[in-house]
Amino acid sequence: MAPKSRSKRPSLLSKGRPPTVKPKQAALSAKATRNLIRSHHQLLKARAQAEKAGDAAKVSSIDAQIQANGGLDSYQIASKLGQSMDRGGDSSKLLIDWIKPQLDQWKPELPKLRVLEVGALSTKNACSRTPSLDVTRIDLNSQEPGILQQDFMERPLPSSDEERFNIISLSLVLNYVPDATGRGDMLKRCVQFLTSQCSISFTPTLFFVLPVACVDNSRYVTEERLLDILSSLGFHLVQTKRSNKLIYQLWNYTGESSPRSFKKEMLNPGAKRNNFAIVLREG
Ligand SMILES: C[S@@+](CC[C@H](N)C(=O)[O-])C[C@H]1O[C@@H](n2cnc3c(N)ncnc32)[C@H](O)[C@@H]1O
Repeated sequence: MAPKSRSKRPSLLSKGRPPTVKPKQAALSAKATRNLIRSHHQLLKARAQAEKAGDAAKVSSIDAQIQANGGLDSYQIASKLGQSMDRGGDSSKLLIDWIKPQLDQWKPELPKLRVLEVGALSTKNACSRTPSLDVTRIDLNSQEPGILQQDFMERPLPSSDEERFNIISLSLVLNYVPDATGRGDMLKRCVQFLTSQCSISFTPTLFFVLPVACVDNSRYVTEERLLDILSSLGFHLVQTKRSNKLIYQLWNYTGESSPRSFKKEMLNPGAKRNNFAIVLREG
């Protein structure tokens, strides 16, 4: 018996898109990625609070939850995916665009500029592909041989300019730090790792990237507050850019600091706002 011929009636548009178009899969993955990142951040915050309260049982139960979610490894994979899917890709491209006019002074016979990339997930980003830059990459959990497994907060303080850097990159790292004082300490620590000693005319530079929600929707941080905090440490804002999700900033370290403390202070009350905060301790 001859096989029944299938009717090839075109399906109605009202029945949905043809199966070759699969936006649903991608959208789901993007959502799952965001959820994983969010949940990792929330668990880290809860862990920091439990540790502060001396609640060892809660700390180990949160550690178990973090591991059950795949730990820092899964978070890092999600971060990489999240960037390629909907976060505008490699943020270091923008850093290179911003400093290109200065880098153009560099010639191959000159020593390279030293970059410290904190929270490095790749050895192949725009920074690493720039011939004038010598990049030291560190991360709490190294994903590749060219990334040193190291906590920036425990990296030994430099004893000479040879151990300092012309550029420090903190791309999506400050928001990873689970407590407000830790964030302030991280910014203060950057100052100690910067140097103006350079083979070309170049002002020590800090590049950082934060989710926009950290400055637009926080009860305790605004762009103005960020400016006040970094200015007090001796930084001067030279570039800023926003995408839908991220804020990118380039700061020059002028050394003209006016040290002061910043507490966790309610600046933007609102039930739907977040608690991202930066506390700066004097001294
Ligand atoms: C969201 S990922 C960002 C990675 C990359 N910089 C980017 O923009 O795509 C944050 C990374 O910062 C790392 N990190 C957080 N605190 C750190 C610290 N104190 N020292 C070194 N790495 C840190 C985490 O391990 C994580 O891999």
